[in-house]
Amino acid sequence: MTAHRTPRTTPAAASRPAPADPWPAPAAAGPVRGTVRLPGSKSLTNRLLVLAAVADGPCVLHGALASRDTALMRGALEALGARCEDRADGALMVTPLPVGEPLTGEVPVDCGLAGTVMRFVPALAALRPGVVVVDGDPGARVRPMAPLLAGLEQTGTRVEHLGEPGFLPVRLTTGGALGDTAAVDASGSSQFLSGLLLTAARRPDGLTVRHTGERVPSPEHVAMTVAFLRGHGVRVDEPAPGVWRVHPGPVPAFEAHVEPDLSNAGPFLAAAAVTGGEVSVPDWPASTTQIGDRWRRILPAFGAEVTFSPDPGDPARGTLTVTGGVDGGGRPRVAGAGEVADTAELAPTVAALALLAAGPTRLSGIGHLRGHETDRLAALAAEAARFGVDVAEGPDALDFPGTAAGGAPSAAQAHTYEDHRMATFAAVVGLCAPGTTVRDVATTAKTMPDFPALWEGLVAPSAGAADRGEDA
Ligand SMILES: O=C(O)C1=C[C@@H](OP(=O)(O)O)[C@@H](O)[C@H](O)C1
Ligand SMILES: C=C(OP(=O)(O)O)C(=O)O
Repeated sequence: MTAHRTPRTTPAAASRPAPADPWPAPAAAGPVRGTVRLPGSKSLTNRLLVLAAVADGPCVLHGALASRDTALMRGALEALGARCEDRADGALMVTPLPVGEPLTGEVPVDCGLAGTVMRFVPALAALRPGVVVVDGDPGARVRPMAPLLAGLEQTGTRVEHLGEPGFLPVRLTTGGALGDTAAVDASGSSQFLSGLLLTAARRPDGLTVRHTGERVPSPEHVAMTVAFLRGHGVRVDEPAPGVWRVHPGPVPAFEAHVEPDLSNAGPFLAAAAVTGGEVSVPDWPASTTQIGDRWRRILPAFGAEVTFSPDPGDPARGTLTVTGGVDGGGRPRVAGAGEVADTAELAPTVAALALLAAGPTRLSGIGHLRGHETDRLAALAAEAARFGVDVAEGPDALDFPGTAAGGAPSAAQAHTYEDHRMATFAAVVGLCAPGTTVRDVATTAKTMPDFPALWEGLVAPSAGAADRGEDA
């Protein structure tokens, strides 16, 4: 069977001109200053879509992200019998699929390169007796799946490996009784746990999931899943560390507002940090389950100042502002951060900061990023070398020498490996390496189709407008 490919644009993004390829990454002419309003969170949007598909009535999502990953999730849900409609007011309405009713024919699900689709949809598919074939981009066929597939097999799904065992593509057949216990090793991805837990309330007996391996990476994302389920009326217990019990029951229909994507806020906030500028992101939740809230702690380690001003009318959110550090002469100064551990999907942006920092930085606890959109440790080390900086790659860490010892990055044509976060990594470095170009910046459509325009609008407002043929 051949890998299929969905378009990388959403309908809205398709109406905008494609970015140049290679894309000239704007260099900072001075301190970057401005406010950027970010689209909705990928992790929250795709969780909401999945939960809506098993709710007991139509659900409404406000501020949902429209990107390749969410389009793929919508496609998967529709293939399984849900309906997703864009309302005239911009909200997204999801009509749930008929849990328990048999599917007709063999249903194809295209995951693209979306971890949330490849790891969340299979357990959802098990709720309709039938046959589902799950595949994705060539890059998805090397992302780990085995523990999730094992968990599905333990709970009543027959798994046929159509390619290399433990990877996509797979044919899943469900029809018999659905089991209520799974033991999985989630040390390769937190998404194995989230995928099993998200729709477990609709299994006749719920589901108990036990993690059998070492550390779960990105534990914030499991906590997000658990808090999210509880917030939507699903009972989840944690009887012991590494064990979750989802009780059976209905998922009440809901109307939800999606928070902005705080992980994708990273590159914009980093732009302030590396240029001695000041960047604000409005609608920042005062309290959130998103890992991107960690920018509040990470950026100060690089010498930036972070402030949060609650909205006077709504203390549940506010504006986060990052002010970059400067030296005695007013020039940008990024401090080496020492060790920064377990940054998960934030790591590529942290790597850009580390490449531009004066002193050394070690990114540790990121071994599982080898199974992300690309092997991010290898990609970051290779791209740092292209920028002229020697970064030491260990099994689960990267060591950045700092510009004082290893030199400042110089212009390069950056490769992006179909990885949105490698593209934004290169854009941040490009601010300080004039002449940098980025191959396939359009890969940012995975989670932020507007990235090139948002970036140009913030860091080079008039140049961006000129490139787009607008009046500056
Ligand atoms: O559940 C989620 O929404 C995610 C979990 C994390 O996956 P890993 O645990 O595989 O890192 C994260 O990196 C990914 O971007 C999104
Ligand atoms: C790892 C990521 O994505 P995915 O959801 O595809 O795993 C990411 O966005 O950094």
